[in-house]
Amino acid sequence: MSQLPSTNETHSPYKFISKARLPTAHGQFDIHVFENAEGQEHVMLTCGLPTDNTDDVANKEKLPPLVRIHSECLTGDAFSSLKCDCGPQLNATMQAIQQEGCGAILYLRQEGRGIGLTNKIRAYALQDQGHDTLDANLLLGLPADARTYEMCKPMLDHVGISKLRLMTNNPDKLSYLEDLGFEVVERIPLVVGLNPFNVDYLATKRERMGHHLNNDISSLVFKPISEQ
Ligand SMILES: Nc1nc2c(ncn2[C@@H]2O[C@H](COP(=O)(O)OP(=O)(O)OP(=O)(O)O)[C@@H](O)[C@H]2O)c(=O)[nH]1
Ligand SMILES: [Zn+2]
Repeated sequence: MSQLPSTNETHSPYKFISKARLPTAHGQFDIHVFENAEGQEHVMLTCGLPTDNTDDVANKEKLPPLVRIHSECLTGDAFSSLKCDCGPQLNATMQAIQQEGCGAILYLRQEGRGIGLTNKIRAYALQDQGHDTLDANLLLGLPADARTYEMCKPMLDHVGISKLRLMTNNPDKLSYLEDLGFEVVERIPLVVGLNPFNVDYLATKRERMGHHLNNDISSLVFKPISEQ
C-alpha cells in the first residue's frame, strides 16, 4: 500500500512562489502558487482583492471576501465524476466569486481527503462492494479525513484576508480557520451537483461526518449537468 504522508508531522512552512493572470471560462482570476521546502504545492485563485490591483478604497466598503477552501479531487474536478459533488462545487464557487467580483479559492492538494489518489481509488473499489465513503477509508486502515489546514494561514495572509465569508458545508473547515485566527463572519452553504450516483455519499457526509446538508437530500431536485 502506498504510504500516507504523515499529517501529524510539522511540515515546513509554505511560501509564496509566483502569481500570474489566469483567464477561465468563468472569468479572469489571478493564480498564486505556494510551496514548502519539501516541494509540496498549493494553489490559490483570486479576483478583485486589493492585491489584484483593484481600488483599495472601494474594497473597504464591501462585505468580507467570499472564500472557498477546496480539496483536490482529480476524478470530480477534472473528469466530471458523478460520485461526489466536487466539480459542481468548484464551478459554482468560481461563478459566485466572479459574480461578486471579489474572493479567493484555496485549492489544496489534499486528494481523497488527504489519503492521496491511489488510496482514494482503493477506497472507491471498496465502495463498489457496498461500503460507504467513511468505512472504506477505515477498512484501508486510514483516517476518515486526513486533511490539515495550516497552509491556509500563509496563503490568506499573503493576500491580506483576515475576515471572510466561507463557502462550505463542512463544519471542520470553519473551526480550523477560526483556530488559525481568522474571523469567519458567515458560512455560505454550497449544495450543488446532487445526482443519483452521489446521493448516498452526501447522506453519509451529513449523517456520519456532521456536514450541514439538507435533512432530506433525496428531496433536493436533481438537475442534469447541462442545467447546473
Ligand atoms: N477518501 C475519499 N475521498 C473522497 C471521496 N469522495 C471525494 N473525496 C475527496 O474529498 C475531498 C472533498 O473535499 P471538499 O470539496 O473540500 O469537500 P468537503 O470537505 O466535503 O466540504 P465542503 O466544503 O462542504 O465541500 C476531496 O479531496 C476529494 O478527493 C471518497 O469517497 N473517499
Ligand atoms: Zn470529489
